[in-house]
Formats: sequence, C-alpha cells, structure tokens
Amino acid sequence: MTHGPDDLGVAVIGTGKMGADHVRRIEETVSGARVTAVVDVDRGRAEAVASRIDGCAVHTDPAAAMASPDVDAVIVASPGPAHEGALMAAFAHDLPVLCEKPLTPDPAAALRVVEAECSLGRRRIQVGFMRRYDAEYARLKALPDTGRLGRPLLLHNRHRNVASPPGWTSAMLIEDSVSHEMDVTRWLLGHEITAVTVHTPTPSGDAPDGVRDPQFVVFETDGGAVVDVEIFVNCGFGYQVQAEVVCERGTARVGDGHALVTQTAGHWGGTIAQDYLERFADAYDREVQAWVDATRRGEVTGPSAWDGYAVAAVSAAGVRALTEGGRVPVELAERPALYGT
Ligand SMILES: NC(=O)C1=CN([C@@H]2O[C@H](COP(=O)(O)OP(=O)(O)OC[C@H]3O[C@@H](n4cnc5c(N)ncnc54)[C@H](O)[C@@H]3O)[C@@H](O)[C@H]2O)C=CC1
Ligand SMILES: O=C1[C@@H](O)[C@H](O)[C@@H](O)[C@H](O)[C@H]1O
Repeated sequence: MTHGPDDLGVAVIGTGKMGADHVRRIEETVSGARVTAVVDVDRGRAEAVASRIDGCAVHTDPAAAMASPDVDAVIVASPGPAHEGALMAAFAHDLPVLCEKPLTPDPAAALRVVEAECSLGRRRIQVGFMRRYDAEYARLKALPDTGRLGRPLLLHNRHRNVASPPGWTSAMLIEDSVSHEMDVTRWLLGHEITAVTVHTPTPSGDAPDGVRDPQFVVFETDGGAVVDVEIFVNCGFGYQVQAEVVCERGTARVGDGHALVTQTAGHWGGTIAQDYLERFADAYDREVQAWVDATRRGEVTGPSAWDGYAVAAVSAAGVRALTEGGRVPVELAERPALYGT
C-alpha cells in the first residue's frame, strides 16, 4: 500500500499476535493510514516489527508514543489488564483509539473508562468486536429488518478453537472467548443480557489440567430471548464460529464454512480454518479500514466503550455463574446519554 501525506499516523501498542497482524494490515491492506510507532514492554519484539517499516519509532511506554507529533491515532493490542492505562493516556493526548477486546477485563475498570470518555463529551473509542464486520454476520444482522422471519426467539452459538494458549483458565473461556457472543447477542438482537447460567460437562481429556472445557453458557435477555453458547477451546480440529437465529417464522444460520466443497474418491468435504486470523481476516480488514476512514472524517463509529463495558458486566456475571453455580443476574450501570438509547 503506498502512503500519502494525509495518511493517519497510527501507534500500535502491543506487538504480539494481534498487534503484529494489525501492523501488517495497515501497511499492506488498509488505505489512508501508516504505522508511525510501535510500543511493547518487550522492546525486542517491537523492534522486530518496526524493522519492516520505514520511519517507524519504537517505544516501551505507550504515553511516550502518544506524545509524538507523528501519532494521530492509536490501536491498543496489549493484554486486557493493560488497556485501561493505555486508554486513559489516549484520552490525555486526545487521540482516537481502536481498542482490542476486552475494553478492560473487569466492569469497574470499564466503567471508569466510560466515565472518562463521557467527561470528554465525545466518543474516542471503538472496541475491536470484529464479528460486526464479518460478511456473514452482517447478513444475519440485516435479516430481521426484512420482517420475513419475524421476531428472534432463540440464538444458538458454537465457538470452537483448536487449542487454548498456555496459562488459559476456565474463566478465560468466558472472558476472552464468549465475550464475542456477548457482543453478538447485544448487537444482533438489540437486547441487553440480563442473566447468565454456565453448565460444565466433564472436561475433555484434551483440556489442560483443571480447565473446564467445554462449557455451555446460557444468556437471558431483556427482550425475552434465550441464547446458548457452546465454547470449546481445545476441540483439536479447527476454528469454528457458528450462529443460528431461530425466529417466529424461520431460522437463519452462519458459519457453516461451505465456501469450498471438494468431492474425490469416495470422499466429500472441505477445509476448516485453524484460527481467528484466518476465519476473520476479512472482518479485521473491514474493521480497521472503517476505523481509519471514520477517524479521518473526525468521527468515531463501531462498537463503543459502552458496548465494551456491557460485555465486561456480562463476563463478570458469567464468571460468577461458572464458579458459584446457578443463574447470576447481570448488574449494569445506567447508560450515559453519550451512547444513545
Ligand atoms: N479480536 C480478536 O479476535 C482477538 C483479540 N485479541 C485481543 O488482542 C489483545 C492482544 O492479544 P494477543 O495479541 O493475542 O496477545 P499477545 O500476548 O500475543 O501480545 C500481547 C503483546 O503486548 C505486550 N504487552 C504486554 N503488556 C504491555 C503493556 N503494558 N504495554 C505495551 N505492550 C504490552 C506483550 O509483550 C506482547 O507482545 C488482547 O486484548 C486480546 O484479547 C486476541 C486474539 C483475537
Ligand atoms: O478473541 C479471541 C481470542 O482472544 C479468544 O481466545 C478466542 O477464543 C476467540 O475465538 C478469538 O476471537
């Protein structure tokens, strides 16, 4: 991608799996932006990423990068617990941010971010719930508008990963993985999630010691829908994300992965993506392009800090349901006017 003088200068904070992929995306795929700084507490990792980009500065402190005149906007791709500090620094430098999910891991920190953004009086944050930019999910979102299927009653989700990273815990299945279905539920149905129940079968023999994998998570919504999520992060065979909405007069499903079907010598079948960077490549591209375009227009669009807070609140209820059992109501603060109704 060639760069122009009006390109948005982006600092990418965290140059691990997601951050490095966003750097590559901005440099190779997205128009109207270039990476002017990378930040990582692991300086060597940031240097390796920066070495492929002309004029890209390297920092270990997010605030130092944000103070540079070459930085107009920020992508936060450090681990969740580091997000609050980076977001507050971005507010202090009045910079727009694309923040990877989760906004913050816990609702108290997320609410502090929401309150800080409200005190600025305008939105600065887009949260990286990229499924909203996936072509299949976008079709699902458009369906109820046709009125053909009627009111959504149930939403079934399956979310499978090949293997969990080292150090994964039972709670992380809810906080890191099911958080996507929390956002999808709120966005697709336009309902708030009011209560969470988690069922745990005997763990798979392939789950790390002590990790409850898979889990079956149930949401109730204020619009009267019931939503279930199978989360299985050591399924071994592929990365699968599926959703089926059951409405009054029909159903609609995405994620069957029928893009290519082969038939040969007594066999029929296709391939299964192996991770999110493959399955959601187009969605990440559209997400980052939409963020760059909106930022250059002086706007903030997409999932908001409020959406990030709401998901953190549902995650907290989910983790309580997992550890204490039973049905746990979601405690949600009053929605500030900044985020509409
Ligand atoms: N939207 C999606 O589908 C996905 C989103 N994510 C999210 O992206 C974020 C990053 O995840 P990964 O890239 O998988 O993690 P990672 O562990 O591969 O990379 C994180 C990087 O951040 C650096 N880091 C740690 N603390 C830092 C700090 N205070 N300031 C700057 N850098 C710091 C680490 O040294 C590391 O290089 C997380 O919020 C995660 O939930 C991750 C996977 C998929
Ligand atoms: O966000 C993500 C990861 O953090 C999480 O660990 C995976 O389960 C999800 O599929 C992926 O989209």
